[in-house]
Amino acid sequence: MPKILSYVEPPEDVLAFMEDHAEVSVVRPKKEEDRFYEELSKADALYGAGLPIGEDLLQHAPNLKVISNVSVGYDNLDMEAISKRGITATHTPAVLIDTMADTMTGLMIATARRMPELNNMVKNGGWKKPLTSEHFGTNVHHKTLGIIGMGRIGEEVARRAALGFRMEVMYYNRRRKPEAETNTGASYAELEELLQSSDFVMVLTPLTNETRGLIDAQSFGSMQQHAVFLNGSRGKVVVEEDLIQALEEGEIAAAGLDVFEQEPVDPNHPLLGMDNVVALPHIGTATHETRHAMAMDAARQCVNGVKGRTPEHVIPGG
Ligand SMILES: NC(=O)C1=CN([C@@H]2O[C@H](COP(=O)(O)OP(=O)(O)OC[C@H]3O[C@@H](n4cnc5c(N)ncnc54)[C@H](OP(=O)(O)O)[C@@H]3O)[C@@H](O)[C@H]2O)C=CC1
Ligand SMILES: O=CC(=O)O
Repeated sequence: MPKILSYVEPPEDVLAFMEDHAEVSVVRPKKEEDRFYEELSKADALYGAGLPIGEDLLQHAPNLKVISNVSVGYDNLDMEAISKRGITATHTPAVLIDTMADTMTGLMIATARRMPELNNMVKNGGWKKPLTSEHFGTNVHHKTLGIIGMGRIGEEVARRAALGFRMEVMYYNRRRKPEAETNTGASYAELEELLQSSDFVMVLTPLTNETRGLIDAQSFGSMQQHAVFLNGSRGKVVVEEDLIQALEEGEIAAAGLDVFEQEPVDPNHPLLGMDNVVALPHIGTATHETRHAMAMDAARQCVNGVKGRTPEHVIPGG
């Protein structure tokens, strides 16, 4: 039987599915480091999410054939080291698109309408009279949304924004995507034009060497003072210090963040002390249905990989 090493706790039925096809050990590297490396030395496949995997780890895994990431993002994988060793890496791009698009649409509305802040006010006994303009938010409908990274998720956000909220949607990618324009009515813009024209700026690129620090002081300087900034990609796509400064100096109005440079974010982080920042704990895909679908999708690919079949979602270069 092939051996699968899982460094996360899979749902019971997903574990049972993998066990029908392989010997599976579930070992948390932080909790049981020695056992993890012992199992890794025998593993044909590695299953989980978020563990940084590069040459340091791979040199302990002489039999490894498959790395199955239970996420769409794969910035935890050193793809050069992985492909040099002829290992197949897979991810779960197809099953999470709608859930992530829902999260980002919700985050946009919650930030614009100050919902978490006002929820806290009500629960803390601060609602003593009808609200005045100091607590008002800003409209989402009919505004302009600029999406940086119009991929699978970006396109679904664009559809919700255009059809649901009748927003004008602009997008920036390295390459123009005519089918997305047809599907959603979005229009292509260069990055600078998008930053200058959008009421809401949403980042949905992957984290790569090219996108690391893509949104910096200059980007915030280009945005409008009433602009709301939203990040669902990875924290490191944004220079967090520059975001803090832009919020402190009123260069932009507010931010909604599902991702941070360091996760979990430090409770004393300056962004968390700001009323105009909505902070989520990386919950883009965190529904029961979608997390289960991701776990099963990754398990199927893992099993296909160890059985010598081509998995459905091989990461480019993997
Ligand atoms: N917060 C959360 O819980 C979640 C976060 N994510 C994040 O969202 C990301 C996007 O996912 P998904 O939509 O499936 O990915 P896709 O690959 O479908 O889309 C990514 C888009 O980003 C664009 N892009 C890539 N590099 C650049 C660049 N340098 N400048 C501008 N645009 C760029 C690509 O277009 P082009 O190649 O033409 O530039 C592409 O259209 C994931 O990689 C992950 O980091 C995903 C799921 C959940
Ligand atoms: O961040 C989550 C992912 O699937 O990527």
